[in-house]
Amino acid sequence: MLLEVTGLRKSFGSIVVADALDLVVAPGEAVGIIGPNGAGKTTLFNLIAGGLTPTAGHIRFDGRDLLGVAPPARCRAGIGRTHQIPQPFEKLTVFENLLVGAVYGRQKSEREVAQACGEILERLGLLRRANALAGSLTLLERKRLEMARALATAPKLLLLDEIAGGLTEGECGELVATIREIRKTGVAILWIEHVVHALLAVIDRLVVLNFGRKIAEGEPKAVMQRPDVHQIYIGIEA
Ligand SMILES: Nc1ncnc2c1ncn2[C@@H]1O[C@H](COP(=O)(O)OP(=O)(O)OP(=O)(O)O)[C@@H](O)[C@H]1O
Repeated sequence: MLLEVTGLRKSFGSIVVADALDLVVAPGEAVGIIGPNGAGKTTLFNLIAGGLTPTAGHIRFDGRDLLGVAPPARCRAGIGRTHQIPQPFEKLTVFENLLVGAVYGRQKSEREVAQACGEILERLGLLRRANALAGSLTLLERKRLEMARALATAPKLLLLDEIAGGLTEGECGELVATIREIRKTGVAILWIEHVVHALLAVIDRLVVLNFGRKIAEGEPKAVMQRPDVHQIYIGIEA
């Protein structure tokens, strides 16, 4: 397994946001995560990427226990992530944003990573915006840049946090096509998303979180049809 999360627990005082969580992702696999607001989805990403330390449990990545491993080392080990609200360097160009990610994540010189950055921009449909300031991009372009920056670090696992939120139906379809292309390159994907139809177009397996616990897991369409999952999803787009 590429990622193995076992018995993960995180509490903030008396609030438990991850509870006895087990989760695996195989190399090249695409796994979706859904759950109501506050279910602990982003917290799980923060625990995997290293921004938060678990109260208990283990996270192994690519054969290595991540306990005590700082976020930069996790990035270099192959964990790339996007944030729910895109966080580019607004005053750098699109290309410069990628260079920062690539130099930082791959530990190589700008010259060595420049070609790879160009290729990623092309794959993500951003090449013609390469010299635009990141701060001038549309929402869809910012989401694309967020993914491109993560890919620039050469991840084995890409964590996508609500990348489809706020887009029009057409834009969402374009983004799904791009994520499918990324999959074909062999990168494993763990994707948190409220826009369930976008998720279902890409993933192999679906995990449902509620109050920090995993309440369902399996073949995506079968999981969505479970009455308990339906119950939780009343009021959330499905
Ligand atoms: N640093 C913190 N201190 C205290 N409570 C926190 C902290 N970080 C997150 N929480 C709480 O943990 C719970 C889970 O938050 P989290 O952001 O992981 O949920 P989520 O499932 O990603 O929700 P959403 O779909 O709204 O993004 C929430 O109740 C949140 O208020």
